[in-house]
Amino acid sequence: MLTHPETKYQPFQPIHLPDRRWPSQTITQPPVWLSTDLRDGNQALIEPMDLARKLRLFQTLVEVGLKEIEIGFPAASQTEFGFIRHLIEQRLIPDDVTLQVLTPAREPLIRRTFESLQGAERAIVHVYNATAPVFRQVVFGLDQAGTVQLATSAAQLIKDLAAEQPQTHWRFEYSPEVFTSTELPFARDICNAVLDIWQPSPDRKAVINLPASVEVATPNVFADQVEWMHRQLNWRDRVVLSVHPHNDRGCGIAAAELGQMAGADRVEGCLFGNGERTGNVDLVILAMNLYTQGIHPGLDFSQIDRVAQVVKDCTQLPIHPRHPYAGDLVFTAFSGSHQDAIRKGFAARQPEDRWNVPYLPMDPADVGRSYESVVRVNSQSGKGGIAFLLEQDYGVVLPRRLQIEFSQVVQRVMDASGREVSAAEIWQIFQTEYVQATEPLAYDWHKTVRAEDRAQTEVLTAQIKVQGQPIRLQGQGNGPIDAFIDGLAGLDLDIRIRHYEERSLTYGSWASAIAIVEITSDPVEGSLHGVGIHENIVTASLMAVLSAVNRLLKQLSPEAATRFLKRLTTQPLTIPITQ
Ligand SMILES: CC(=O)SCCNC(=O)CCNC(=O)[C@H](O)C(C)(C)COP(=O)(O)OP(=O)(O)OC[C@H]1O[C@@H](n2cnc3c(N)ncnc32)[C@H](O)[C@@H]1OP(=O)(O)O
Ligand SMILES: CC(C)C(=O)C(=O)O
Ligand SMILES: [Mg+2]
Repeated sequence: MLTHPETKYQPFQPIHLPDRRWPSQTITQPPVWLSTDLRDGNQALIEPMDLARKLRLFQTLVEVGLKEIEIGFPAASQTEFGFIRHLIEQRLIPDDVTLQVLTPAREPLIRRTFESLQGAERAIVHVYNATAPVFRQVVFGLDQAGTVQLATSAAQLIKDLAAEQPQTHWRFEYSPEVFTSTELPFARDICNAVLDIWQPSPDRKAVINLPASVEVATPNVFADQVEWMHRQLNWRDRVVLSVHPHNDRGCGIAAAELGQMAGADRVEGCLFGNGERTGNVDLVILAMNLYTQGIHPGLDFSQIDRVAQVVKDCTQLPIHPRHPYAGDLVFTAFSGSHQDAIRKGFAARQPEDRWNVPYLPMDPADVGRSYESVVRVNSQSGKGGIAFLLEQDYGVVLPRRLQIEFSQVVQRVMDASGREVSAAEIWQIFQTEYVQATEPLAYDWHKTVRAEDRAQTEVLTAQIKVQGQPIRLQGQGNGPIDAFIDGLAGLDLDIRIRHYEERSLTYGSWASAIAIVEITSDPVEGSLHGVGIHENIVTASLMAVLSAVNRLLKQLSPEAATRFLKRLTTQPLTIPITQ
């Protein structure tokens, strides 16, 4: 048994390219996109797609805006062959879309491939053979010359067969498979040999595709390899230089992006990174990465969930909830400090501003997501997240000290259940804790009048219920709340209003007012809030005061609370009713 299994592996040797230019390049435009979902994606599935699933995915790729689509490997099976025939015979290929098909460098398979394409208006025939040393030695038993011979005879056959079907606008693509492990001079020579046969022209460019069939090194090494080919290839102005990264080391995206900086014009990949082993490079991430740099990718993912659903149905593979841009959780913050920053970011945002919301690299609305799941509350959350949900879903803006107080209430509920609480549950907790705090004191009715001879003074008469029993209060002050507090003086709790605010509240079919009071009182430390909701703002305020007092009484011992209530019920009216 090896004690150091890592000694089995050889490090990848760096590329000698001291004057490399790609590190100072910037991507300023989208590449030509090629979807190989229906070929490389399909060949990697436990159960390859049938005709119906292939058709559905093809239509989605067209809707997304892909103009070059590798639809299969026609020589592989009757299903593959039949799908291509179906697209051609049923005229399902839009005028601006070009089909691409893959064939190995084997004569019968190339012939079968051309058979499948009869009647196509446009097509790219993509031929490949492996060029890396281990493949030459172990898989094919060919030396370099033999490997070139395999590629060039296939290239010639393709050219000849294309000439027999001149009604089709043909283009050709060659892939030195496992380019990443191929000696660069050999990769260049075999590509040049194929190009010499094809003789590409400016209006019929050939595609030279550099596959990271297996990703073997860091993405900067791949960029060096691409730049080396970009600078060394013959026919460069008649070649579309393409990259085809796989994701074995998890660097497929980086490889594709650095590959473009290194000179690649085109990228082959699959939606959501489906494909052999760890997948092909993810076209959705690449496109959205451009989008968030202010570059339109030329692909439309404005309804990303719909596209994701089609891909999931067709491939029967899930998409991870943390998948960039598309995962269910990628626009969601659970943690308190993230939620706080997001809430402040939304509040500071003006409609004409560039997107600049903390922790959200893009506007979820741009991929068809709502803001509903941006903040979700669990035991990792803080006041900011709770306040955000109440603001967003119920239009209730809590003052800062109430946010702090209420978050402790919600935290207690979450600690007890250990699970996430929804906005609706938070609203229910808020109502239970504040709006429905109507015991032992409940509002019944009130009326106010101006005091005779004292223009600034209001006299308020109110009926409240104390543990269900109606009693009358009367008080005066410079407003109804002041007068109500005066009327509650019989409680002997020394209640003072520290803060008061009122807002209109429009939620669902309600059109009412919400009043929030913060009171202090000698028997308790700090302050306490109360909330009232009613269509009449004065009534809402008096309810808010009673809510706060009820919450205060709950903090006292039952004996003390009973003692204070008794004082209230035995107080006589202090000011006669004048009206
Ligand atoms: C990196 C990639 O994704 S490449 C694309 C791979 N995709 C697929 O293979 C999916 C479709 N493939 C198939 O359905 C089948 O493999 C077929 C129909 C193409 C061929 O099937 P078979 O004739 O049974 O051959 P098999 O699959 O075993 O292929 C291996 C043979 O092809 C040869 N071969 C493999 N690749 C190539 C190539 N690019 N060019 C020429 N020959 C090749 C191998 O050397 C081997 O030859 P040998 O039998 O003389 O040793
Ligand atoms: C056929 C080629 C392009 C391929 O899929 C690969 O090398 O990964
Ligand atoms: Mg591949």
